[in-house]
Amino acid sequence: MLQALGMMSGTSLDGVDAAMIETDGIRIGGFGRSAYRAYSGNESAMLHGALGQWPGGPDVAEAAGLSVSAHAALAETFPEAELVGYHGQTLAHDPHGRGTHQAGDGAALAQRLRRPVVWDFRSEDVRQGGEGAPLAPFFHWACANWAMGQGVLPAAPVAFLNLGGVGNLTWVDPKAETPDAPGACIAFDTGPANAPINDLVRRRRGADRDEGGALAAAGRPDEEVLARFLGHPHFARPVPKSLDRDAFPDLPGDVAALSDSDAAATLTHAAAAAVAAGISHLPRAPELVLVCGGGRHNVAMMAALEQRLASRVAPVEEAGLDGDMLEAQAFGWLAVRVLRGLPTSGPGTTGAPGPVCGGRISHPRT
Ligand SMILES: Nc1ncnc2c1ncn2[C@@H]1O[C@H](COP(=O)(O)OP(=O)(O)OP(=O)(O)O)[C@@H](O)[C@H]1O
Ligand SMILES: CC(=O)N[C@H]1[C@@H]2OC[C@@H](O2)[C@@H](O)[C@@H]1O[C@H](C)C(=O)O
Repeated sequence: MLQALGMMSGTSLDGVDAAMIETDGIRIGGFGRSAYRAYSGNESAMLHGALGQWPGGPDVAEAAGLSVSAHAALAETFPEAELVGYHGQTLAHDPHGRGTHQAGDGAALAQRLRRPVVWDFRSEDVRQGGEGAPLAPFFHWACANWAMGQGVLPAAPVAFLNLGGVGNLTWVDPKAETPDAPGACIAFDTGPANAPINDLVRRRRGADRDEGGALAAAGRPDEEVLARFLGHPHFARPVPKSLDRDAFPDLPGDVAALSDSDAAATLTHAAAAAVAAGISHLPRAPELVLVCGGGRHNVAMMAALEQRLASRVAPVEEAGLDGDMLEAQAFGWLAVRVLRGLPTSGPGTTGAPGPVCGGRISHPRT
């Protein structure tokens, strides 16, 4: 087993999560320390300004430099890490067009940290015809398998729902021998989750987020807007499928005429309705949906999910896991898989034609 540090800064652009995990890239030996470094207002605004840009774009070098220094500062507080998994900052994602773009040079990070860094996790999957996302699903298999071993989850299929800026869901059979076994994992991006809510409260109230979902809880979702939202072609597509952060550009305009609280309620219900629409494509609805990511702190979001899903909904802590650090842990676990040459995605999770061994390994130069 290796002591790996996984680091993730997602589509919410709020900061970097870092978490230690002990693993052989298959089983989880144990979870370790974790830490968070928030982006300052200026840093977050800089990253927002670079969204949608491809390598060579006007703000990309600055965004990449910021990503490397923020991750290096955080990783330096984990001297126990033998290996680092570095996701980088997604600026653009168009897997069947221009590709996928995570800003940040893992080789530069390896040099700064004097430790091996695994990075560029998504390109190879896209090169082989996959969606390049989501990549946490194989780790969800490991988590379900771990929780089953701890006796906190039954040996039955379960779903993991990550509610970050964008949402993604994995249906997983914890009894499968490996995550890439046929039928072990089925995954997809559900739709927008927190990103449009954050953008709304930033625009209208100058706040970072709808704290606890209080604003949404005071409003009523607009069913007409929701019906139009669900008419987006993403919801008719079969799974697996992935999304760019700004794949729903009409949504802000669609809620523009609503009051602050009704707009927040509508966007919150849109996130939940998107999950329900995605689940309808699964061969079998999960009995239990375990929620991780920042969205599970939003009470109105959790209530909307309970209302719209037939499954029981619970925070992932019910299975003994840390919902704020799951994605960071995923990239530590995936880094060890890359090192061992094990697949990181496959037909059920990204739609790639076969198992894909993604990721690049950079060693510090001597
Ligand atoms: N207490 C809270 N109340 C309401 N919303 C919250 C709360 N805590 C976190 N969030 C929401 O969760 C978001 C952060 O979630 P998370 O860290 O899972 O996203 P991410 O990793 O950036 O995104 P992704 O998973 O799409 O890559 C915040 O931007 C906010 O919208
Ligand atoms: C291209 C990209 O960075 N996608 C992110 C984003 O944020 C959530 C969702 O969209 C998911 O597809 C993915 O992140 C997680 C970590 C994943 O790959 O599993």
